[in-house]
Amino acid sequence: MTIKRVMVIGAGQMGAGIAQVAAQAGFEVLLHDANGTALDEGIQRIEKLLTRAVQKTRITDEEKASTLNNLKRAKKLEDARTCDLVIEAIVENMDVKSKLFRELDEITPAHTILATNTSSLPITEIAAVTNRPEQVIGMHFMNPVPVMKLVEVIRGIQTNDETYEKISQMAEELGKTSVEVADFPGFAANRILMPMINEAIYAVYEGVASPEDIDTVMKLGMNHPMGPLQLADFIGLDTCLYIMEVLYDGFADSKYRPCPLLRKYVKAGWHGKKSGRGFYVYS
Ligand SMILES: CC(=O)CC(=O)SCCNC(=O)CCNC(=O)[C@H](O)C(C)(C)COP(=O)(O)OP(=O)(O)OC[C@H]1O[C@@H](n2cnc3c(N)ncnc32)[C@H](O)[C@@H]1OP(=O)(O)O
Ligand SMILES: NC(=O)C1=CN([C@@H]2O[C@H](COP(=O)(O)OP(=O)(O)OC[C@H]3O[C@@H](n4cnc5c(N)ncnc54)[C@H](OP(=O)(O)O)[C@@H]3O)[C@@H](O)[C@H]2O)C=CC1
Repeated sequence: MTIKRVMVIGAGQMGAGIAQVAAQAGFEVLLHDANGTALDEGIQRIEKLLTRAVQKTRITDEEKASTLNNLKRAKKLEDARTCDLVIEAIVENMDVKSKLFRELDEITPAHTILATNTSSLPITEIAAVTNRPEQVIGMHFMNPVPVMKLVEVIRGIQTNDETYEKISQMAEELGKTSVEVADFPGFAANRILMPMINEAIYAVYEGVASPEDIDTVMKLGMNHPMGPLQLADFIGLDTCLYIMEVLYDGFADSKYRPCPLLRKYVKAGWHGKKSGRGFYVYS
């Protein structure tokens, strides 16, 4: 069966972005979040980005209208029963994701593919809580989703070829380039990116330089569009810590130990841009 109707779960920065690009590409999209306010805010963010795209003549008024027409709020998770694909983009926590996948396995029809946007958690383990592990797959978008061209497609040990083909084809239909990645902690993107961010946090912790100066080093010295600390704030420090913990546990190698300063900031509720404070303060 071809994929026509998609539920995206989690209307945070990633889920809203995924819903937007899928609706823009012509898929019927249901956006769900357990938190009604987060759902409203996610839809408002999409409307704002589409309005800006019209102002910049990137899209027409008609394209904006048809995108919004393709996008619906789903108040209940049970609405997933009408979908061919579910893309999960909730908190990076195995217990919470496993519970959701168990529920989705009950709710959705047999043909539905269950994809996760997890940054680092094992796809094989998420798939194992369902009765359809061959139809569970990682579809890892990059932030901000409407801008970044990459999707890592991660096969769990039991993911079948048909599921892989459908998801990599869908990534192309969303205007992305997909890369097949094996199911190892952090996959490829975060295995490489997160230790750099963690090292930048160690550099602050050890007094090597200020956050601003470390970011300047990487922006002007290495031509990165954002410095690592600005990027950590943008990703979310809670998400960065979850990913480092997955790498540390998954490889049992001390080189992945999360910096104590990262732990301290997350404990303080300094989750970066989305919470108003991280390495920088946001008004
Ligand atoms: C953690 C994981 O699991 C994996 C990850 O995602 S890791 C994170 C990967 N992402 C990155 O590394 C991002 C690095 N940063 C960048 O590439 C750039 O700074 C950026 C694209 C975010 C912003 O680019 P910029 O040139 O500094 O700013 P700006 O000119 O305002 O934006 C460029 C375009 O991006 C769009 N944009 C910026 N932020 C956006 C957002 N949060 N959502 C949607 N669109 C956004 C802007 O609207 C603008 O589009 P137009 O050209 O159509 O106007
Ligand atoms: N941030 C990034 O740069 C990237 C993140 N990812 C991954 O994407 C996922 C989401 O990250 P991100 O968008 O940043 O996170 P956010 O915190 O921005 O959004 C997550 C949303 O999911 C909601 N939520 C939490 N639990 C549930 C649930 N059980 N059912 C429905 N909704 C729920 C949250 O509500 P509430 O706030 O009430 O908890 C929140 O609105 C994570 O797995 C992350 O690792 C992947 C690529 C990049």
